[in-house]
Amino acid sequence: MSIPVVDFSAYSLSGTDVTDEQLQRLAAELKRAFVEIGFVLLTNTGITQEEVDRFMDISLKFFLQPDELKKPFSRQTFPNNLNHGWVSLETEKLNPNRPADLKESFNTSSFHPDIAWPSSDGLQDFKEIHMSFFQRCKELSLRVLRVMAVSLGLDPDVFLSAHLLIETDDNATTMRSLYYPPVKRVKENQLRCGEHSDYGTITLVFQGTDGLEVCTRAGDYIPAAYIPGAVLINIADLMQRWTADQFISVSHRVLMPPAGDPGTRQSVAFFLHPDDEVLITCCDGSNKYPPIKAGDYVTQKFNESYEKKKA
Ligand SMILES: O=C(O)CCC(=O)C(=O)O
Ligand SMILES: [Fe+2]
Repeated sequence: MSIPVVDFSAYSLSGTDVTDEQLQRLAAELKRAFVEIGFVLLTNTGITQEEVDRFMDISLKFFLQPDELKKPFSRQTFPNNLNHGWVSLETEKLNPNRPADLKESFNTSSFHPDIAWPSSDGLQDFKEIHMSFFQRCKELSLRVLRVMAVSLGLDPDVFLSAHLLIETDDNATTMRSLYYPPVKRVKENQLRCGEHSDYGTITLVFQGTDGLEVCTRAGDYIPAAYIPGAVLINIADLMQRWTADQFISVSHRVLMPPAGDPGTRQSVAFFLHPDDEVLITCCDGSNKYPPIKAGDYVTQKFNESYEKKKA
């Protein structure tokens, strides 16, 4: 079993109008992938490998600085958006039953004027590159939401209309740049990224190298191959609830290389979330899950993955 590859050129960000027939074909292909495995690899989306490389290059410059220079940009520093900012190594625990993940990250969740952005030597373009890559990911995500609604025979705007406040502090959508450093020492059972499912509607993932593994319905982890220029898209928890389990939000992880391995890894995850106040109710009327406010669900999940460190 492998992750299906779907050619998105008919609805690419750089394309012109999509025909109804093309939309229906894409809808059928995405539906099959999201029902069977919860992940798909999209090619020809309009987001180019050059754009991804430009983003990863400036991110790496930020991560390779000493911690002292990164601290002023830490997550929980900005009162208007507590999720925005830098997360240091071994802080987040995506699988609460393991030691904290051996990774650091930078969350872009807010464009509020009070946010301070890195701007020192070499990082002058950090804000602009982050803002423009965020926009590209947002545009692609919204197209995918439309195709998903069509695939379920719903109003094409049903999911889109719950994502009107992206970029504001009333919507949890976050673009996360990830850096996995060379592995020096490893704690027992520690991973680069522990087993977890994502929390929002869908996630876009751009890998810089192989490494991500995805759990199939049969319970085996299979590699999500790195295909330059392709975008990996997965269903997240709120979309599984919304679709009453038609689309599945599955566990994924990044394993730990052996201690002493000098290899590093970079990736970018764009976590799309509905507006905080949106009530997620099963779209088939089944009531399989009780309605939940999108913002409440994500707050509960953050509390689990950023549990207070013991003194
Ligand atoms: O590094 C990756 O490829 C994926 C990371 C991930 O799954 C996440 O941060 O939710
Ligand atoms: Fe994830």
